[in-house]
Amino acid sequence: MSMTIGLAGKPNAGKSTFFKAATLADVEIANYPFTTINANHGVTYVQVECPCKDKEKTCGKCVGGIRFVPIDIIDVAGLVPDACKGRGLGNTFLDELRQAQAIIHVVDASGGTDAEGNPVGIGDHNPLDDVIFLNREITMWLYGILERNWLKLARKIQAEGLKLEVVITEQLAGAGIRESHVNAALMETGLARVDHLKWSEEDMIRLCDAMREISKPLLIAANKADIAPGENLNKLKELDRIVVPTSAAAELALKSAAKNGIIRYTPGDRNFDVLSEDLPKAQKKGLEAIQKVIERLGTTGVQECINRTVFELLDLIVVYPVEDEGKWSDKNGNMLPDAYLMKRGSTCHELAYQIHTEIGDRFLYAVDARTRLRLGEKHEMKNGDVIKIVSTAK
Ligand SMILES: Nc1nc2c(ncn2[C@@H]2O[C@H](COP(=O)(O)OP(=O)(O)OP(=O)(O)O)[C@@H](O)[C@H]2O)c(=O)[nH]1
Repeated sequence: MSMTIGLAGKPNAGKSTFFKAATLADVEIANYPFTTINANHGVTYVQVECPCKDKEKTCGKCVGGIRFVPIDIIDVAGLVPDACKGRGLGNTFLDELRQAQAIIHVVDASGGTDAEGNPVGIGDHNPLDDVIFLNREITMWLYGILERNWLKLARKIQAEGLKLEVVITEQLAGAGIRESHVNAALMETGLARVDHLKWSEEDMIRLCDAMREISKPLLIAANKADIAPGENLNKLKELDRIVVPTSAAAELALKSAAKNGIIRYTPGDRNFDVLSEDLPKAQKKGLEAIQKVIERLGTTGVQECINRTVFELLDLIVVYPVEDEGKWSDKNGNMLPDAYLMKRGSTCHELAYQIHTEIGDRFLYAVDARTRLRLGEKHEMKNGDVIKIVSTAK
């Protein structure tokens, strides 16, 4: 499954810094597919414990037992108020957003920038306003699409006996909304039980809000946490969603230093080792300041945002298809050659289809490479499973 995270946020919240930090590859993981596709499209990695830890031999694809699984990340163009009405960069923003399965909202938790990103005094702006604003913009974008032709569509559903959820899904397909999202939103809002011809504008906005929440789950990076007043961080943490304090600037500095061989640092670590002895004073001081920040925050938070988006928000698991269940390798002896991200609850048969349509069509059974047990097509895989698929495909 190809996975795309969209990074959203107002100007000056630190979105570009977060994006650069997330996509800057350290030399140690440079054998991975390269990271920057273009200015705002890149590859970042979720980190998992590599299954080769359970074998005598290391796979050569992980770094110290940590496997980096690539995912796409888009730095969604700057958002301005009323983007959904097509002002400023709004249309590009929404256009890019439709490609994302989840959103990391980079919020300036320091409160040092106003709604449009202009600098103000630290703590002068309430970051909760930015959270409400972004959600509202996305909801109103969906509403704008749904409301177009609605009267005509609503009558057509009635006259031709069409299914409500099918018509709504068709109308919103371009925004990445699927029928399951529509159905869930209809149930959640109670609108499934209300005649759609009687829906008010407010009902439709409520429906769009529910569809947004279901189809584009969102995590908050409470950025600039290094300088943010504690009160702001607390306010954000009280929200009913995942909030991770981050310092994108610290992560970028650490990753750059690691890339230049100055420090040894694995993203997400709680500390780093300085490798070079005679650093210029300013650099030494800078690194000491960063050390203090991560001591206070735990980590810089950037890697945590990515991992939690994938494993908590989207509830994905990682599975490793192999052809040799003894060596955990492909035909050429490459150990654990691939790592697939799949929805929790996915079956062996679905994995077969992910590998190749023909392997899916000609699936016979699977083998759990750890236990050597045979698994049927309906068997639901677990995170970290190493699976051999047996099929009659050539
Ligand atoms: N203190 C602190 N400053 C940060 C952090 N992240 C970013 N900044 C600073 O915030 C400013 C804005 O960062 P950008 O990454 O350019 O912000 P942006 O959201 O991409 O803004 P646009 O490119 O205008 O959309 C820069 O001066 C960064 O150095 C952080 O974690 N802590």
